[in-house]
Amino acid sequence: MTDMTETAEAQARFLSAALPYMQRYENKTIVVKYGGHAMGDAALGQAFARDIALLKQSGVSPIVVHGGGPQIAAMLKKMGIESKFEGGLRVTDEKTVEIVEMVLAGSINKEIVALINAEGEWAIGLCGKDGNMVFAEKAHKTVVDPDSNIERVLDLGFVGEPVEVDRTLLDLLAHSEMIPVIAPVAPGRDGHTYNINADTFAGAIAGAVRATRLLFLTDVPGVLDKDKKLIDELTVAEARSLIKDGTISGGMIPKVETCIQAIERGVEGVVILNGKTAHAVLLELFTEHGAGTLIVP
Ligand SMILES: Nc1ncnc2c1ncn2[C@@H]1O[C@H](COP(=O)(O)OP(=O)(O)O)[C@@H](O)[C@H]1O
Ligand SMILES: CC(=O)N[C@@H](CCC(=O)OP(=O)(O)O)C(=O)O
Repeated sequence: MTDMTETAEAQARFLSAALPYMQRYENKTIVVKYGGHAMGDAALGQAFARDIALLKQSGVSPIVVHGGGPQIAAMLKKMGIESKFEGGLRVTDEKTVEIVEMVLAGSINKEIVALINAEGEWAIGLCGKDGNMVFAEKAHKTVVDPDSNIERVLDLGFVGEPVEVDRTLLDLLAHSEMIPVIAPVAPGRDGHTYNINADTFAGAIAGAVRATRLLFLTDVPGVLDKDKKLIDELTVAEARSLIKDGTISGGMIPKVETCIQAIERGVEGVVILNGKTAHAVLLELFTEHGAGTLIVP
């Protein structure tokens, strides 16, 4: 696709068509989860930052929650540590959590902040620790062994679930020039630092601020049906039955479950869309047909 902000003429055309949609989201909070896989490409990263800047300039309050799974894996490899996953979550020992925090709340967070700032906006990099925003508890996940059908409790080390979200800092920022960019790392009341799956973290943030939209940028166009065709819209009940009949599988299961949870916490609509398409965020919010799968109550 051509870059719609590339030329002044294309930009003006896009803005005039987008105006009614911009008004719909004025003063509303939109949480965007930016995954590690979507970050690899420099041009896509710049297009993403431009979209976030444009949301803020159109009166929306965007909040970015980012991941960084592949970047953590690369740093662990450099340090001679193997990445291990169970049930889709990184097994995180004491050494690993230090690196996770360094990569997520350090380099990746500041890279995204710098990209948005380069678009003329004021981004501020945070993690769950800042302003006592998020407190986590050790995650207690179980998996069912497909052969024996026996349920097994996983010990994932310092992997956390967000259990308390305080929106005070986010409310302050929503009324300021600042765009929060948040890494999914949070403290526990036990004094430890926890590594939280970025989708889960974004769902918790969106629920706490009662976001109008939560967007998940992933590597597929959205939720696909049995014939691999994009489903434009799904209710929570329809999404549940697609998980049950196996149409939704693998990594898409926890993602859709997070969407359902966010809706149950008061988010109006959650969208799963392709982060590998330039300007996916603008296409979703500011065009008639949107870009991915919208999940609604
Ligand atoms: N029905 C479905 N529609 C779309 N993707 C699906 C579906 N079922 C399983 N998937 C898989 O889910 C993946 C997205 O989940 P995941 O890899 O965890 O995303 P991310 O790394 O962006 O968080 C897709 O790449 C696809 O392989
Ligand atoms: C517990 C857990 O698995 N945490 C993730 C956090 C980053 C993440 O979720 O990044 P993506 O969105 O890019 O996958 C991890 O360590 O990889």
